[in-house]
Amino acid sequence: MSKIKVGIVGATGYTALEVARLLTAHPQAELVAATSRADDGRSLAEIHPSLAGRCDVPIEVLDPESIAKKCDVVMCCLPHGASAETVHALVQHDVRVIDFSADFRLSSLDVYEKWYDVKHPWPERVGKTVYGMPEFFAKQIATADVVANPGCYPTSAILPLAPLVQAGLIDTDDIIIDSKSGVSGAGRSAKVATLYCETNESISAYAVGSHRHGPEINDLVGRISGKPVQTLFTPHLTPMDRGILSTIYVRRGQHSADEMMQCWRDQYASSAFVNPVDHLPATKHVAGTNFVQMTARDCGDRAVLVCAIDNLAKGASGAAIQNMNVMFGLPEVTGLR
Ligand SMILES: NC(=O)C1=CN([C@@H]2O[C@H](COP(=O)(O)OP(=O)(O)OC[C@H]3O[C@@H](n4cnc5c(N)ncnc54)[C@H](OP(=O)(O)O)[C@@H]3O)[C@@H](O)[C@H]2O)C=CC1
Ligand SMILES: CC(=O)N[C@@H](CCC(=O)OP(=O)(O)O)C(=O)O
Repeated sequence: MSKIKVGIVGATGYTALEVARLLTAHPQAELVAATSRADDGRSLAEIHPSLAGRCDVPIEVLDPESIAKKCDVVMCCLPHGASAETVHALVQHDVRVIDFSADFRLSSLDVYEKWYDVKHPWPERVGKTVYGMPEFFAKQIATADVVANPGCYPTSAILPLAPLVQAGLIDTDDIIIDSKSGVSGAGRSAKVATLYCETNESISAYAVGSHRHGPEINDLVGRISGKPVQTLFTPHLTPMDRGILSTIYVRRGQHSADEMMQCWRDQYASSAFVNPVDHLPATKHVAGTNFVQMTARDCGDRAVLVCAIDNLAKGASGAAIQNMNVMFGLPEVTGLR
């Protein structure tokens, strides 16, 4: 089989770098094109020096038709709002797309437009695009033209919660998700909140009660389990480069953390990346990998679930490579172990 030809759009960002890094180790895929608004003659390795000697793809300005001709799949690493238009143009030129933004993740256009405060440029595709979590949607991903790659925080909440809700082991209306992210989760563009002096030696909550990943978590846990859920989600910025730790407080009724662990072991028995573990997971245990570690503990009438992922790997680019593998009929783990 010839190698899968991959293009990246939005090449100067962090998720783009992580895709390029992962592709250098992928035996059956190669990066053939990278586009950026920055038309300054630099190669990808000049933009991201850690790629020096490993990836000399030149940067070009995005022309959907020309990228589509060169590629079998395009990783669209753009911010929400800007992404949907590009995804639409690419699909019209018959290339498959993995969209890193939130533009096609939600079921409802109204919910999207309320939480993202933008008019959707391709509204008819909202609610009709597969969510890129192969643990639940591998069959649809395999034939998809567009895959909506999951959000980083939602990945760390949906994977532990959905099986427990589906199995009826926890209350659906009292779920508290307390998540901490490394600073790369905010992207590479300059913002005051992510300056060194703002983040170093400090941890802070943000978007309390108003983060757009709340509705994504509720939507997906509901879709997977078949039961509506209400969660309270609070994100925190922590002084790490990468990683997400989500601590989730649920009401367990008569059920125990041991039953929850068994539920996960059954659900993820054939999953290559999701690992229920006995220890308390830490972001360091999964850093730079596509693995997910989760555990559960009884605490009075609640259980506390702890889940660790790498925001740039299973939370973004690793998941995208996993999705690409599924789309092209390769084992999910190809290039990711
Ligand atoms: N960082 C993370 O951990 C995660 C990110 N995501 C999502 O992945 C996508 C990319 O994230 P990330 O790489 O971190 O973001 P970055 O900010 O690091 O990079 C995004 C890139 O998109 C391009 N871009 C920015 N604004 C616009 C615009 N208005 N129109 C067109 N292009 C634009 C720029 O590339 P250029 O200048 O080269 O054109 C920019 O470097 C986002 O949708 C993000 O929400 C999802 C999960 C986790
Ligand atoms: C630390 C930090 O700032 N994280 C980002 C989430 C990154 C992500 O996954 O966002 P998308 O849903 O847009 O893809 C945030 O809270 O906005």
